[in-house]
Order: sequence, then structure tokens, then C-alpha cells
Amino acid sequence: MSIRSDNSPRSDRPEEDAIIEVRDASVEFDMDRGRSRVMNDVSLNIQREEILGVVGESGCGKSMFASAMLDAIVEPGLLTGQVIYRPENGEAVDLVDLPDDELDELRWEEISMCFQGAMNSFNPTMKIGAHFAETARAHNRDVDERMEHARDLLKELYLDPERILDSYAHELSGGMTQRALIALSLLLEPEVLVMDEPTAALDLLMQRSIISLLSKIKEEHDLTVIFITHDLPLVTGFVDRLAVMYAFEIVEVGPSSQVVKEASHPYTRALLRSVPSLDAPLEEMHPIEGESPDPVNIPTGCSYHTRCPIADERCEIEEPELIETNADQEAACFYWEQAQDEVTYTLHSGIMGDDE
Ligand SMILES: Nc1ncnc2c1ncn2[C@@H]1O[C@H](COP(=O)(O)OP(=O)(O)OP(=O)(O)O)[C@@H](O)[C@H]1O
Ligand code: NI
Repeated sequence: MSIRSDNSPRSDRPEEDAIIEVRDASVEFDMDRGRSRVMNDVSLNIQREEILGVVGESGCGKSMFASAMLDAIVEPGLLTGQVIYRPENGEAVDLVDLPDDELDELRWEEISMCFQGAMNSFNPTMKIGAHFAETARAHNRDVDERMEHARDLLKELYLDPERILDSYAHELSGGMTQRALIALSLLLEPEVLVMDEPTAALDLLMQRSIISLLSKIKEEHDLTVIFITHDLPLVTGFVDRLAVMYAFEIVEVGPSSQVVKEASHPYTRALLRSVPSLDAPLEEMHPIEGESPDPVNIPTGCSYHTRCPIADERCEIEEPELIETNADQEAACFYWEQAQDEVTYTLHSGIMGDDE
């Protein structure tokens, strides 16, 4: 295994701080309609103990990115590039060419994932408790001792451990199932937790309460969290950094509050503009016009040029790289400075989270 260190994005902090380095990672599917590239040369350092939010429209590749963090792309999808995991005390490994048995060990123990749709993550014929016991057993842990830990985790998530462990998923509410899944993913005390739309099916109150629980759990367990969502305003106050995906690529990344206040990429700006305000009249809503790209037919040049109000000929031909636009902030746009003037948006209350 060779680990390259030359092409890290400029604004990222030194490599030693990164717990996961994603380098030129792509995912392809061979389909009847042609080859489909559903993640396109993504490079990003995930810093130890940060909360990284990954946002973008439905179908832009967020779940592919999440699955790549565990080399868990569904068959027959093919992941290429590098996903280097750097444990605090130990040798770095590239998950992309790690043997299956080592990968199985690393999942849950080092990098854990809550997949999209908590309900489907539990086997309907098994009680919740059996999932915890099974996970401990599969990783050769002392089951009694781990079940004790499971009870503590469930309590931390304001659940009644005995009731939850003795129930089937369908006997619980969506919020309870989701919290039980979070507890399960923390059972083996992982370093990194990847959460794919963990609050999508829940009401706003439950979404907010799960997010505040996650902040607490993150501090207590020194976790690195990758939080995937299509709901930008939900996470801006909670995540340290935001990565914005469009058409299977990261088009902007930077400190969350800075990206929200001074977005560089026209797509990020359009996304912020499209956020509905609770008190604004309907006619003031601005959904992003046009359709999100088809992975079999990605536009040439900048893939956003077909929807971008400031795109010109250059954007149709040349593909923009991520460039630094602000301290620790990068965007993939030739005309990001122009976008500041021409793609306007207003921030309304709520978008920065409750505490700002
Ligand atoms: N098994 C598969 N085979 C082929 N293409 C797939 C497969 N799963 C997903 N895709 C395609 O990959 C692209 C990225 O999908 P992905 O699930 O990562 O999007 P997403 O951003 O997570 O969307 P959502 O917000 O709806 O969850 C989409 O165009 C999707 O149609
Ligand atoms: Ni998804």
C-alpha cells in the first residue's frame, strides 16, 4: 500500500490531524444506460474530533460519500482512489485495499455507520437487544460487559434500556428507533461515527433533540462525526465544517458559520437562498431552478453550469478545481468573486442554529 501525501487540499490542516484522508475517491456503476459515475474524484481530510456536515440535493452522492468512509459501497458499485484511516496509535491503513476480514474488524470498532433509514437497519424478527448482543459477539467482545455498556448508552440517549432492548423495532417510535441505532453504532466505542440522514423521518422537535444529544455524546466519547443531510439549516449551527456536494463532487468546503455567511460557490448560495423562512410569504421562496444532473450524463466543464446564473463559455468547457476563497474555505468556481455580487441570499433567523 502506498500513501501519497502530495495533493492534499490547500486549506486542510496538516495530515497528522486528519483521522480520515479521502484522496481522489470515485464510485462507478456499470449500468445498461452506460457507466455511471456517482462520486467523482473527491478529496477531503476529515479532522480528528471534528463534526463535518455533508449537504446537497437528493441524488448528489452524499450516501456514496458516507459509504466510502467504510468502503461499504453496495455491489456492483466500484470504489477507487484512497480512503486512508489514521488511528491515533497505530499505522495508517487504506480502506480501499484492505482485506475483507480486516475491514470487518475495523467497521463498528473504529468507524461506525448509521445507514439511511433506521427502521431498515434492524431485523424485524429480532429484538433490539439481540442486535447489540450479536454485534458484540461478532467482534469477540464479552457480551455481558458490552450489554452493560449498551444500557449506559441508551440511558445517555434518554431511553429506558430494558424496554428498548426487549422490543422489536416496529414497537418503537421513529425517534426511539433512531436513538437505539445511534446507541448500537457506539457499542464498540468507535473513533468515527458516520451518520447518513439520521433525522430525516423525524419531526422537527425530535430532529433538534437528536442533534443536541449527538453534541453531548460527541464530547463525552471524543468522537469524529460525519453528518450527512439534505437539510442545510438543521445542521449549520451544529457542525464545525460544511462540505457541499453537487453532482457527485464537493463544490465547497469550509468552517460552517463562514460558509453560511459568505458562501463562495453559486450553488451553495442558491442552496442558502432556497432555505424556506418560517415567517416569509410563499412568493419569497426561491427553489433552485433546473434539474440535478443524471450520473450517466454529467454536464461538461463545471457540472453546475447548466443551472448557474453566472456561467459563461469557459464553464461549459473547463472544469474548475477547488481553490481557496477565504481562510480554510474552498470552492470550485472560476467566478466565485462575481457570485458574491450576483447570486444574493439573505440569512434568516434559525439558519445558524438556535444559539446564534
Ligand atoms: N445501486 C445503485 N446503482 C446505480 N446507481 C445508484 C445506486 N445507488 C445510488 N445510485 C445513484 O447514485 C447517485 C448518488 O446517490 P446517493 O444515494 O449517494 O445520493 P444522496 O445524495 O445520498 O441522495 P438522497 O438525499 O436522496 O439520499 C444517484 O444518482 C443514484 O441514482
Ligand atoms: Ni442518501
